[in-house]
Amino acid sequence: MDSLKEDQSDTQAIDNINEDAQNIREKEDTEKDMAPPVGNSIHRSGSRPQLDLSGAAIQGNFEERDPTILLPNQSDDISHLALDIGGSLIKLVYFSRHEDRAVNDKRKMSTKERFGVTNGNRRSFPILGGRLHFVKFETTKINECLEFIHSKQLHRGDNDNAVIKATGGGAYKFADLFKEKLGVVIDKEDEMNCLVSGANFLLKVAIRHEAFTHKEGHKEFVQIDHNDMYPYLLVNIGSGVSLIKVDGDGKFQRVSGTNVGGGTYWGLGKLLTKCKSFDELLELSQRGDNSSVDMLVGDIYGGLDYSKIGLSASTIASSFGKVISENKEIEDYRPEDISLSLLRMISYNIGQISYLTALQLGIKRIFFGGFFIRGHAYTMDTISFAIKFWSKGGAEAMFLRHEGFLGALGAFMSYEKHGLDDLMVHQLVERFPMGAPYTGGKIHGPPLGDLNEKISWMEKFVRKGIKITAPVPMASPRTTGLGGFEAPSSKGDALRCDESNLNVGVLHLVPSLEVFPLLADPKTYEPNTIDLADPNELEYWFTVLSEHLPDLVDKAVASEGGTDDARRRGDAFARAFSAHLARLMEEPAAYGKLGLANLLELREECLREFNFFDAYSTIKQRENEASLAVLPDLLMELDSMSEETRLLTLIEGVLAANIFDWGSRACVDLYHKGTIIEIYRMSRKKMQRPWRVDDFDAFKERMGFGDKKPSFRHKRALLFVDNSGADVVLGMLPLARELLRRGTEVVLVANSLPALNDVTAMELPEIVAEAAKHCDILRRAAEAGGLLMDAMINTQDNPGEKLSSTPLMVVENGCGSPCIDLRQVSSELAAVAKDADLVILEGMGRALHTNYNARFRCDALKLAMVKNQRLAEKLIKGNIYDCVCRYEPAS
Ligand SMILES: Nc1ncnc2c1ncn2[C@@H]1O[C@H](COP(=O)(O)OP(=O)(O)O)[C@@H](O)[C@H]1O
Ligand SMILES: CC(C)(COP(=O)(O)O)[C@@H](O)C(=O)NCCC(=O)O
Ligand SMILES: [Mn+2]
Repeated sequence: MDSLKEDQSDTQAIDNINEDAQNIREKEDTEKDMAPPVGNSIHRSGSRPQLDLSGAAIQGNFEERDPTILLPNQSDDISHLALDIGGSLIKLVYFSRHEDRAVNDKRKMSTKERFGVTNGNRRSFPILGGRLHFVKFETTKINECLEFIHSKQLHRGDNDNAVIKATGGGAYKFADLFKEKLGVVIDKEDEMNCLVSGANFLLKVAIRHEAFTHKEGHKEFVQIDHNDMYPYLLVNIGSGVSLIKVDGDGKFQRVSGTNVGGGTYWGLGKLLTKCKSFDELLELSQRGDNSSVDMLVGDIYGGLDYSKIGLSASTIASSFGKVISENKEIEDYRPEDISLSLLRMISYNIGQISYLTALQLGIKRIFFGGFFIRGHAYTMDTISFAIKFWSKGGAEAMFLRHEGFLGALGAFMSYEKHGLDDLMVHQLVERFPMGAPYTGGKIHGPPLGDLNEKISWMEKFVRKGIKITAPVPMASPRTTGLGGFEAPSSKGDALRCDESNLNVGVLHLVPSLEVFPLLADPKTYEPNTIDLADPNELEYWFTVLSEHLPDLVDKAVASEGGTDDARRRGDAFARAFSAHLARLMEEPAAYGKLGLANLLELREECLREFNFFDAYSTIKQRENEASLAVLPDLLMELDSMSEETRLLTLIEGVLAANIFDWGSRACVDLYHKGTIIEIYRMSRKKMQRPWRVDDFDAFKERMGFGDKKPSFRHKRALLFVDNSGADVVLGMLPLARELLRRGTEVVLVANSLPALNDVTAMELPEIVAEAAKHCDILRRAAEAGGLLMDAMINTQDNPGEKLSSTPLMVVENGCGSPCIDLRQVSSELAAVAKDADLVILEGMGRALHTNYNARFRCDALKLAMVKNQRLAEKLIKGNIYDCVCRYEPAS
């Protein structure tokens, strides 16, 4: 290790600290004593290990566009690292584990014991959940890469076995260097093999959306049919280009290649333009006009089209051909024009070769990878155009979001023991952490995880008047004629930082997430009812979320005592979330296909990133207390009714109480007009059937009150609860009680993490316990379900003793959003769902924004009050405060 330290003077890795960086760090030193932020304690998005920022250094000048940050002392709990050392770039994929935190959760023991939720038949590899990171370095700067690996202790795996999987030529070339500097042995993996297994993994596992087409500036995600994926042609454009025919897992053949690739563009570009970096060269091309160097058809035909063979005057006849006839030196040409012409020439050529190869092999699907592409719109459009043009629309180019990491991912997959190949799509959750990248900085490693570092950077840039925008890929080019391109029109004048242009987030692995087993057809399931592909829709929801931001920040800051620290974090959160919104407004597909549910989840994630764990905690508590106080009266009133009238009153009650939603602007305005109980009464009074969507009669009949009166009761009902306060206490709990009274087991399904004023699974047992004080049915059921502490102790003392009453239970749903994607639920929920024959989804987020169109294998009831005018118009052709009671029998 010492040998590595000695190298630092060569690489200037740590020493070259500029003034601004020092200022930031000095500021932070004075703030070190601040109380540690509350961490998240439940899995999925919680438990982020903190980065060790001691010795963090910014290389280069702060005023530079891309200051580099090194985090030399970070040592995460790392399991695996794999490398792809190419001719131009070194790609790293590494996995950092979440700690398996013991959660003091009252529910856990009882439900786990009851349903035997264990690791089950899952392979017992030690994946505890964690994150996959993607990082790259220039191959010429291999010392920086070694330094990074060392500083984060990435080479120290689980068992201290000093072997790293690596692919690419550098695995051979640099094996001795790795041994010497890090003491590790490189285990070499075949490059083509890795490319293919990386591509297959991404296409099969598809994180949100991996593959997309890119035509005339427009990106569209492609749904890959896993049963109809092969054969495909994989074109990897690295320094050189490989064309591989892929027929299946491990079944492939390198069918062609070309030496005119990414290295050619960068090499020739460097020679001809004197650019210092690849990004600079790419950026230059955005302002270029290729007609000053390219010979166009019009140049040959005196400004005319060659219409007989379908070539317009603007079509390029010969790349760089114009130079021949002009008596000029290299200095007489604009570097911008040279870069654009080169880029177009190479991209188009690769597109054409790919098409010809696909034609020869009879392949229709062509995927492009490699870092030459770099998420650059013009490059992708040129390749797409060439393929579409020559195939006369018969073939299509597709691109991959993890473009350059295919080989590294493949090498990572080749570790046998981690069992990653077993991972399914729902176990990977993609997150877009906010950090220095948003201020234009280039980070070697994951975005800064340390809160103070993040906030300081934001503040610094704001003080300097530098606009913080989440990075946006290149603007779309305009195409003309047949095979010809005009210069790309550029929206921004700078290529944003690397990490973002790759459109790759950190992948969170949560092996405990599963597909909800009661979904009728998980393959066609689409959680987002509203697809934000419609620009009007997008603009509307962006405005709604932006306008809600100041109020949300106030609540978040207040939830943490309104301290200066909280205010500072609140401001940074607002800036960061706005930057995300701005980024998505420009490029809605930047993080994968965008739906409203993703946006609402992003907001919660962003709050957590700035350590706001529960922004609405005070409000939730207040509303719980007020509602619990009137619960006994409500239960008495209900008990005086006939069973049939009671069922209707209960459903009315659920709908009425769903008005307490702090995520709805209209509702929040309402809350100023009265107390909780006044608003609840008003809402109940207004409940009039028929509701806008009203399947109550069908539901009632199913419950045994129809003419036919079949004697039927559900065995187990899953009640997906929504908001705290009246919503759960006066709405869902009385409904649960009714089901229990009928002998139906009830599972209350609540969020794992807070979102808006939603009640969480952690909070529910206490609420149920309070309610049970006033109600025997609830008390006995809660005891039977192991929700009440005393009863749980009894059960443990006498494990053989059977409790007779119908149990009431609580399980966490595995998410921390106001919506729910039923492809990613907790294993606990998946286990209890297996015996359930009724699902009740409540609230706008879970029953409308997501799952309004979801079909289930059991009976399903969707209950919500629509608290947004636009949604009411669009979804149910109604008005704000209209209600939905949608009942669908098992399909
Ligand atoms: N920051 C960068 N530095 C150098 N080349 C880059 C950079 N970003 C993108 N590229 C392009 O990516 C190519 C390398 O792609 P990559 O897939 O990593 O291949 P290889 O494995 O051959 O290094 C380079 O030749 C260049 O065209
Ligand atoms: C975030 C929500 C889905 C939560 O609704 P809930 O599920 O609690 O009924 C909802 O508040 C919402 O869609 N709000 C949109 C913003 C607005 O209308 O102001
Ligand atoms: Mn809610």
